[in-house]
Amino acid sequence: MAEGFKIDQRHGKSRVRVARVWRPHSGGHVMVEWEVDVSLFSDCLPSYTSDDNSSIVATDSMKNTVYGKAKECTEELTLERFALLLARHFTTYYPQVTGAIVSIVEKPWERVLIDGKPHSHGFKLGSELHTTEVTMKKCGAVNIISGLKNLSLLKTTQSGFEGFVRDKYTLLPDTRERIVATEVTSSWRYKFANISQIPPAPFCFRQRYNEVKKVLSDTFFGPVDTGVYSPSVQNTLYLMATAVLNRFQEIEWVHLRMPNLHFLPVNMSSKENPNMVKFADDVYLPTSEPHGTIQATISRAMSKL
Ligand SMILES: O=c1[nH]c(=O)c2[nH]c(=O)[nH]c2[nH]1
Repeated sequence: MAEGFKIDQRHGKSRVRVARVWRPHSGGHVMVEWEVDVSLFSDCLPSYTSDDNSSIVATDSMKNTVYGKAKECTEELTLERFALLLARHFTTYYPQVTGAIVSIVEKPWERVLIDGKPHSHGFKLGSELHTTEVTMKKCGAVNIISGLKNLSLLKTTQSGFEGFVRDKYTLLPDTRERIVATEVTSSWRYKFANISQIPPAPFCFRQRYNEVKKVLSDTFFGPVDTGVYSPSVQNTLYLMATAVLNRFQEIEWVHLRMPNLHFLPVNMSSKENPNMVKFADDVYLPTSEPHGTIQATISRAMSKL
């Protein structure tokens, strides 16, 4: 590299917002809203070291490509497949582009039900976000990570925390009865390492996303009547992630980040009224900060041959 320096670089367009509506002749409209980030690894070093921009793919063109490709997608597709399609385009269309990272966040528009019947063209906003990050090299090597954000879960019982380190700074009492609440952020890697390995339909990334979300929340809650006791957020996180890995062989690892959103017992008293509010697992002060943050990536252990 010139002048004894080394440079690692990529450039792209962030937060490209696009909505796509499909209007099939039979049945209701289908719509998605995506926020797309594109970042390209490309051979354009002269643009950093001189005034030569001749090999730069303009980020404006990247943005336009998102809209152009959305238009070309005449059939409904998932955000993972749209990210793959964009990454494939950028890495094959431009000789100087050696790799691409395409990240997409989908806004949770859900079809409205009126008196139990799905509306043909009405949508309302849900809460969890479906995410993906596709990294692709020119040779077709891929890394497909999908995920979710904003999955808020809470249990009013069947949670405790005891037996932890006690020292001169410890005030927290042991408990076997508390509220546990969290807002799960998760990502998971699919094992497909090359575009040639990505299964065609009926494999559906959206269906897998919904199934992973269900396994995560079912494991958090346990059976409907009895629930399942959580001795710590750490243990619950581990059981959630391993349930996903046990169920879906094409998932290599699962990352979970789970804030512990504390619900503090309320006790209030005065000299005149010593028992104004005496906590009996009933009145809590919900808090958002500070909060615990428990996170881990769980992957399959290499088998010992
Ligand atoms: O489930 C928990 N894990 C912790 O690490 C922790 N730390 C804490 O203060 N409360 C909790 N709860």
